[in-house]
Amino acid sequence: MSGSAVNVLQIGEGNFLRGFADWMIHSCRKQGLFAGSVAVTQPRPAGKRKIAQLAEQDGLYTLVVRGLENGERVERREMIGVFSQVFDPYEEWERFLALADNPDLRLVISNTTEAGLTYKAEPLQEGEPTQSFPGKIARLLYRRYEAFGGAPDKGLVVLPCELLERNGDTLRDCVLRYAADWRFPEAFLDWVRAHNRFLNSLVDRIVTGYPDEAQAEAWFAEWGYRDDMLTACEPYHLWAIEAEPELESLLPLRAAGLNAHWVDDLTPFQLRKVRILNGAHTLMTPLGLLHGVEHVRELMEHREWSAFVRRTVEEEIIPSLPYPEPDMLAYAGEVFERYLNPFIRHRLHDIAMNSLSKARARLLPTMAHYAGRGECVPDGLTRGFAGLLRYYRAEEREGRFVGRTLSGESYELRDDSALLARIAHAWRDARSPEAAIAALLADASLWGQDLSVWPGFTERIIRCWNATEQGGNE
Ligand SMILES: NC(=O)c1ccc[n+]([C@@H]2O[C@H](COP(=O)([O-])OP(=O)(O)OC[C@H]3O[C@@H](n4cnc5c(N)ncnc54)[C@H](O)[C@@H]3O)[C@@H](O)[C@H]2O)c1
Ligand SMILES: O=P(O)(O)OC[C@@H](O)[C@@H](O)[C@H](O)[C@H](O)CO
Repeated sequence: MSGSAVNVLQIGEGNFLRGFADWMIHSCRKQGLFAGSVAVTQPRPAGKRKIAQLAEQDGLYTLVVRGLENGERVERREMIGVFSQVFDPYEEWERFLALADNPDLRLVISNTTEAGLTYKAEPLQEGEPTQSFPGKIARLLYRRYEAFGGAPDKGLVVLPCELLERNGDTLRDCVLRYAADWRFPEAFLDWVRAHNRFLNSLVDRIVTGYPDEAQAEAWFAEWGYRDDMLTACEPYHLWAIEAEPELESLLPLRAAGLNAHWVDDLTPFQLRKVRILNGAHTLMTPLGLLHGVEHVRELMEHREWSAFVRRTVEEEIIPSLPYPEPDMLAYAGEVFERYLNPFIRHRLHDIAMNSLSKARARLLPTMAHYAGRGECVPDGLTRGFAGLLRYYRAEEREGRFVGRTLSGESYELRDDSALLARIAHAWRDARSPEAAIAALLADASLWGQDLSVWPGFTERIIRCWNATEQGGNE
């Protein structure tokens, strides 16, 4: 483990943080720009296995950065050694809270997916771990407030990486809500608001995690060691943080030559990335999987699918954005190149996880842009959404939800089980596919709104559905 003093707490043991934020801290350290180290814990009991594996490896892991950089092929292997403490907060709760007593602690970073950055009421139990991620931050901050008597200079800078709009504001609101539920003193809430920062930020890097077995084995043979925490990612990276550039003194990202931006307004970075890059992923994934395509690159090399994705982005998603079209087209061009990166294999199966909430955040706002003006949702988005509904047509089997591709192969859906159950029941109870589709589109608990009121949408979705079932286009 790193011997440096802890000044960063990381909530999240996942691939993304290891391929992004930890790599950035490593890059700063390598250049002598950052002293200190990271204490890492998992946000939910399920992360226990990876935390144990990381601890077993002394907090070290290999990152392989592969792809094209300025047209040149690069493949860089780095041993990342930023962790000085790796532990399970459910087993060592007091150790977790005690991090708050460390005066050098300055920064908290997190990635717990959109599902983790939410408020779910839970009781405060002294001596027992809090389950939720924001609840853990509330307790950590309360301990710090008490340890330092509410000193203004002991507040923390919290930098969540979850892909939610205004992630910092969301986290602060959840923390304050837990603090109020648990009747922490009003002075503490004032201290949280006045002396702690919850920064909104937008992250961008395709981190594909552990590579396929054949590639991993080839590397292990070449390197002469194995690494179960091996992570692969693309060279491209961008971190836009809504804060003043003076925070470089805390995290010298730009000084280290990283593609980081301290910005006044995050919205343009957020919208273009989530609507174009993530939106196109969510659009292509169900259709690709239903047709037996496994990877993003494979799909983008396919004549018909590639044309479908490009056309939908260029002619439907980009015109809905309030930014100059040439800038957005240039960004989309970069995104397509990243999708085609010949050196990483981005599994559609991985992107498919939680596609219901992803569609809500990444695709529906574009569709709603058209519907809100009384126009039909354009063809590409409609076809993609019909594909999503078809992909989620599942049967419940012993608590699992199983769907079938167009060629009849089965797959398991990974999403919120209550929502999956609603969908499975709608299919079971409906008299016909048309009735099931109409019921699902009208179900606001799935989409946050009733989509059946959009002009002509239900009929057009049914047409696309039938065309998909017959293996053709609408
Ligand atoms: N992988 C990428 O290319 C990439 C790029 C940009 C952003 N992201 C963000 O990362 C997330 C996926 O993370 P990853 O790629 O590291 O995957 P991962 O599966 O390796 O890690 C997911 C992390 O989230 C935690 N988590 C999952 N569900 C949770 C829940 N319900 N409550 C609390 N914690 C939970 C896990 O314990 C783990 O720490 C995405 O949702 C997105 O927000 C990923
Ligand atoms: O990471 P997810 O599962 O939320 O979304 C899947 C991809 O869209 C995503 O990982 C992108 O590759 C990433 O957001 C690029 O920065």
